[in-house]
Amino acid sequence: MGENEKLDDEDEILKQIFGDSSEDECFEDQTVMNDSSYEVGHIRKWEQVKEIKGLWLCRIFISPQQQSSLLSAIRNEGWFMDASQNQAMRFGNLPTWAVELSDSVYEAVLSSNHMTDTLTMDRYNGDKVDCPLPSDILWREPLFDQMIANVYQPGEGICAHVDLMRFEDGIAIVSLESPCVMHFTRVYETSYDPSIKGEVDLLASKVPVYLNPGSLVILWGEARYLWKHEINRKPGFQIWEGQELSQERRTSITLRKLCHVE
Ligand SMILES: O=C(O)CCC(=O)C(=O)O
Ligand SMILES: [Fe+2]
Repeated sequence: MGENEKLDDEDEILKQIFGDSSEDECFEDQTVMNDSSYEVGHIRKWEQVKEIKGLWLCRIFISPQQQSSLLSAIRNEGWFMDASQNQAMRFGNLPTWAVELSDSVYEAVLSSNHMTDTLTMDRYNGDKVDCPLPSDILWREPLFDQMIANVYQPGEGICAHVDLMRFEDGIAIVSLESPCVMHFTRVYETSYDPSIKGEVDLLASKVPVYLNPGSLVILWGEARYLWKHEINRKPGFQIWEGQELSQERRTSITLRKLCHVE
């Protein structure tokens, strides 16, 4: 990455903190929020993606200030000095900022309106009901012990996949910088139909989910195991509300828990 590009990024972060009339639309969800909206104990607004069980979104998860300090913390790790580096993984002891992020995920889930119902229901019949994260996952120790930071340049994304089975259920993804559309498709979406000598789509639906900077998405249950997720940032694929999103650099932080090996 060139020095000029870095300076541009710094300008971008400053604009996001202090505002710039031409950039206001990037944070339109957040301009109505005040700082207390992000504080511990504040009830978070969660959206459930209705087509996919276990897919939950907290759009207003971290403030623009927190986003820029997270980006600085990532930059200070020195993982992405070289332009060829676009991914860093940590296992076990996570950096302090990632532990804090994990704590914020915990707080945000706990503070959701849905949790009260879940706790009662969990006690009632042990069933997993609709909530951002079921209590058996939320209360495990630690909640997350593995982290991946991904940096995507414009046009770069991630192919459709289900996260590896070596990770437990309950995956959190925090988005920074450029917004993007993540698409979800069912794992078993095609089957061979001899009458037409080819594969037919059974449930070919692709569910687009808009990930704004500062958002948190949680995948558990069906969303984690029965749906693939992908981000295709090639021209023509990042369409949201009829508009092609402009492609900037995007950074994401994924938090997971490794399966315990006996
Ligand atoms: O970058 C993202 O938002 C998703 C990353 C992801 O799906 C993964 O690392 O498994
Ligand atoms: Fe993934």
